[in-house]
Parts: sequence; C-alpha cells; structure tokens
Amino acid sequence: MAVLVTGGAGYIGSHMVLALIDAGHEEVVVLDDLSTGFDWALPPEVTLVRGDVADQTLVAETIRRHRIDALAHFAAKIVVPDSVSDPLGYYLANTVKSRALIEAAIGAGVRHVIFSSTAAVYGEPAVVPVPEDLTPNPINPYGRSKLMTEWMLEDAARAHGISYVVLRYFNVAGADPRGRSGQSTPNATHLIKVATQAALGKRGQLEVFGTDYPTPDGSCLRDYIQVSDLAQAHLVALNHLRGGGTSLTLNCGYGRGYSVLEVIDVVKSVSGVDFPVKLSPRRPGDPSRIVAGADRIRAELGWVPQHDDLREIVTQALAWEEALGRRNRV
Ligand SMILES: NC(=O)c1ccc[n+]([C@@H]2O[C@H](COP(=O)([O-])OP(=O)(O)OC[C@H]3O[C@@H](n4cnc5c(N)ncnc54)[C@H](O)[C@@H]3O)[C@@H](O)[C@H]2O)c1
Ligand SMILES: O=c1ccn([C@@H]2O[C@H](COP(=O)(O)OP(=O)(O)O[C@H]3O[C@H](CO)[C@H](O)[C@H](O)[C@H]3O)[C@@H](O)[C@H]2O)c(=O)[nH]1
Repeated sequence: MAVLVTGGAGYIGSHMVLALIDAGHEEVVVLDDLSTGFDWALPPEVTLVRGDVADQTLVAETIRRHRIDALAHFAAKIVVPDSVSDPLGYYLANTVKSRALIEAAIGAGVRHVIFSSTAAVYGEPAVVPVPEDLTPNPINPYGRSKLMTEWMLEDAARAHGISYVVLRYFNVAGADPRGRSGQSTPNATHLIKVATQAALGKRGQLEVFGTDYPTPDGSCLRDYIQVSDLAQAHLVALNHLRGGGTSLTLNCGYGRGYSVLEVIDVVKSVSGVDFPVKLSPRRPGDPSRIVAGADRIRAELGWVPQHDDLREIVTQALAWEEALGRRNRV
C-alpha cells in the first residue's frame, strides 16, 4: 500500500512526507507541479511525479503504477487576499482541479482520501472556539473554494463507497523540530513567517493589518498550530481510515487564540530584535477571530499535540528562516 501526497513539495505537505517516512511507510509518492513547492524539500526515498493534479491520465497512471490506496490532497492556492482579487483562479485551482483529481483517483482505485481544508470555511463564526458542526459560512473565495471541495468529496465518497477525513487546519506555523523542512514560500504572506523575516532584516518592517477589530487589542485573533503536530494528525487519520474507520470532518487547532500584536511580541522576544511595526488598514477577506473547537480530533483519533507552545513555534520558524538565508535559498 502506498500513499499519494499532492502538494507534497510544499510547506505542510513536505512535513506530511517526513512524518510518513519517520513512521516507516514503505512507499510515498508526491504529485506536485512545483508552482510554490521545491523538489529539495523532499527526502531522497520519495518518488516525485511532477505534474498537475487535474491531469487525470497522469493521476490514474501514478495510482495504478504505485498501487496507491490512499490520497492526501494538499495541492492548492492558499492566500486569502489573492483569492479576493482572483476568485476564478482560486475556484479553478482549489475546486475544479480537485474535482478532476477526486474523479481520477476513485476511478483508479483509491479507497481513502485526506483533504486539506481550512478554518476559512467558517468565515466569521458566531461561536468561538468554533465546533465542527457549526454551519460553514465562508467570507472569502478561498474558504468557499475549499468548502465546495469538502462537499464534492463527501458526495463522491457516499456514492462510490470510499472513506475520507476532512481536516480543517487553523493557522499553520513553525517548522520540523529536526530542521529538515519549514516554510520556504517566496513572497510569503503568513504572519509568523513574515515576522521572522522582519526580525532577521529580510524585510524592513512588519505591517499589522487592522487594529480596529472587535477583539481585546483590536488586531485579529488566530489559532496557530505547529506543522509537525498537524502532520501527525494526518498520520492518525490515515491509520483510522485504513483500519476501517468512518468518514470524519475535524478541526486542527489547539483551541487558543493569539492576536497579531501578541504574536509580534513573541517574535520580538524570541529573536531579541525590536523590528519596526506599522499599523495599517484591514486586509480584504480577513475574519476578526477564529479559534478551533479542538476536542473532536482528540476524541475521534486520539491525536495528542506535542508542540502546543507559541514560543517553540516561533523559535522553529526563526531557525528555519535563518537556515534558508544561510543556504541562499529563499
Ligand atoms: N498554510 C496554512 O496556514 C494553511 C491553513 C489552512 C489550510 N491550508 C491548506 O494546506 C494545504 C497546503 O498548504 P501549504 O501552506 O503547504 O501551501 P504551499 O503553497 O507551500 O504548498 C502547496 C503545494 O501544492 C503544489 N501545487 C499547487 N497547485 C498544484 C497543482 N495544480 N498540481 C500539483 N501541485 C500543485 C505547490 O507546488 C506546493 O508544493 C493547502 O491545501 C492549503 O489550502 C494551509
Ligand atoms: O504581514 C502580515 C501578515 C498577516 N497579518 C495578519 O495576521 C493574521 C493571520 O494572517 P495570515 O496571512 O498568517 O493567515 P490567514 O489567517 O489569512 O490564513 C491562513 O489561515 C487560514 C485559516 O485560518 C487559511 O487556511 C489560509 O490558508 C492561511 O493562509 C491576519 O489577521 C492578517 O491580517 C498581518 O497583520 N500582517
């Protein structure tokens, strides 16, 4: 049995690949077009198939050749404000291409799917922490494009007798504790990555997008989950599905929110650098606060996070950012 990881050369997918290899999984195949990922992010024992998830011939051939039973689908476009300016690009990348992938995968014999969804499906939730059974109400095209894929997967699984786990990630951050991977995306927009770049002088300043939100300090609240903890959630989901477990939709977060200003304080404290911070207007598409109801994944899958500590997450992100600089990468 082998696993196909789409987007495995990207930030989170590469940590899933490491988790699979660390756990002794015999064969890991990555399908990635390297649009935002890097072949050097993959360990040598992994097979990289370079191509598009919507290439149904390639997907079917890959699944049959490697006798793949499980698909972990990470490949996507992921930047919320870009989805506001280019909604059709996001619906193509995240919805239309996922439809083609799911169809080809089921046709070629895949039995289990793990899908990378997002807290963005909840939009601006009335309840915080947000439970999985709250009716989704995304407020940006990114969240909508992902929610439609959740629905397609649910319907296709029911019709074709496959099982799935939808994982709704909250804000993913940090890096492999052993320093083998991290977030390498050029022109990154994610808060912790951008703040570590400001601390290292790769950026002149950090902008805070919005200080007039209805939150304790006026900046947005997010639930930051460490990337290897998230990869472990995928491993336990895979074992659950292969063991005959039922389909599930689960939040992936720690259940605690930090404001943008609190995150900046931690980055300044960990790095020891008091980098310039500019207070700017709100960014389009941002919900004010989003924190995971985090009990269900523990109860259903027995997932136990190991890195639930913002200082540790920031320390890892900073170490990775320094390593990228030393290697002259990004
Ligand atoms: N980063 C976060 O905080 C976050 C939060 C919630 C959900 N997610 C989801 O996690 C997943 C992974 O995100 P990431 O942060 O690792 O992003 P990333 O950009 O680092 O990784 C995406 C990977 O997919 C590849 N890819 C993109 N389109 C492709 C296509 N059509 N065919 C083949 N490969 C393609 C890219 O080259 C890249 O390697 C995404 O589905 C994203 O929506 C991320
Ligand atoms: O330079 C920056 C970057 C971000 N922010 C703020 O920091 C918060 C977090 O922003 P990120 O860009 O780090 O992350 P998002 O919450 O926009 O989105 C991330 O988490 C979501 C789930 O909550 C999605 O899944 C999405 O893929 C992923 O990018 C937001 O309030 C944003 O406005 C700043 O103030 N300055």
